[in-house]
Amino acid sequence: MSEKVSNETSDHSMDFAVPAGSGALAESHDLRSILVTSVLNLEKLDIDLYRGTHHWVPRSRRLFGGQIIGQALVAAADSVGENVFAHSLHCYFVRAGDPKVPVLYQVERIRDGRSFSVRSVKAIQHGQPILICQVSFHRDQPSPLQHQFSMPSVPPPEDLLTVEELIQGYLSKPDLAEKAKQGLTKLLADEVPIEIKPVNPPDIQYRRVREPKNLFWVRARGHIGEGDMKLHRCVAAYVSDYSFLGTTLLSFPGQRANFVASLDHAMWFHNIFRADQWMLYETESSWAGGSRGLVQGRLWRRDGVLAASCAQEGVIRVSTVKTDSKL
Ligand SMILES: CC(C)(COP(=O)(O)OP(=O)(O)OC[C@H]1O[C@@H](n2cnc3c(N)ncnc32)[C@H](O)[C@@H]1OP(=O)(O)O)[C@@H](O)C(=O)NCCC(=O)NCCSC(=O)CCCC(=O)O
Repeated sequence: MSEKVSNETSDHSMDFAVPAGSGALAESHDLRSILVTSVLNLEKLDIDLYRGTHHWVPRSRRLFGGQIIGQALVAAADSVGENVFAHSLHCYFVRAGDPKVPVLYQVERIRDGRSFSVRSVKAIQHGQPILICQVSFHRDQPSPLQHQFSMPSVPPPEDLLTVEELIQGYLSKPDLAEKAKQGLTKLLADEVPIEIKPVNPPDIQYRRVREPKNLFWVRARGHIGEGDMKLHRCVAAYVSDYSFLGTTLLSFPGQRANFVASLDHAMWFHNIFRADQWMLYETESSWAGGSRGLVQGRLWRRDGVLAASCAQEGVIRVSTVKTDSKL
């Protein structure tokens, strides 16, 4: 596993579906990422059978989809050779994950070809699947055929505020409604193992209708290093589900999301990258209707190389809220 690289659904917690690690996580910034020491560090129970535990659980009290995908990818990647990397995965979330019990991951070796290997992973709780996931791996092959979109031009992460700083700024506003203060304080206490710097922070006081497009810098909290480049894809799988579906809601600031859950998730990995270094996540929702929304995303290395593409459909049930209050 080594290759070097140079380089809940409450109303508007979704537009701020961003981590706000305080306390222990913020202090452990320079230590090894909790994602690799805990969340993605599966216990091997038998051949192709693993057990994963939880770290951060969203307020919906169902397991975070990114955690399940990341763990499924760890399990699948353990069954392929050193220089074989995941190039795509396709998952369905078929049941809500229960945060009270661990998740079992059962890997089926579907085929090992000369260039490609395919694995099927079932995530199981209480004897039933919560996620079904197909992962395809590819041995690195050179090709003269190459192209990619260009990375959007945005300020570098050094020029932007972290979510914690943004929230502190909102909290210091004297006219902030009590309900908003409580919501933001809860967000600050969340221990999400990801750091985020929004390019266009949400205007929480005067929610404006925005295009269903978002841009933010993101990286795993803590150090991962170059030792295991496969692990960076698993971390990216975790990260890619965060604040993704919320893109759909940006155009509907007057709607309270009563029920939001991702139905499926797909990813394509294009180039090697470090998930503990800042990457730009560009997300957009091309469609919403029938209580569902579709989102597409691109993860860019900061040197402009397209690292991964993602797509997800989710169920989104909303109700209209009064917008005359401050939050
Ligand atoms: C998607 C579902 C819920 C589908 O199952 P289902 O039995 O068909 O469920 P359902 O009928 O849709 O009911 C679910 C819920 O929706 C309610 N409902 C149903 N129809 C309506 C309606 N017309 N109006 C208003 N409410 C309705 C039902 O009463 C259910 O509510 P309940 O759960 O009983 O409180 C299920 O397969 C499931 O739970 N899959 C797992 C989804 C998941 O856990 N995904 C990963 C986590 S979500 C995530 O990580 C996104 C992060 C967001 C972010 O940070 O950006």
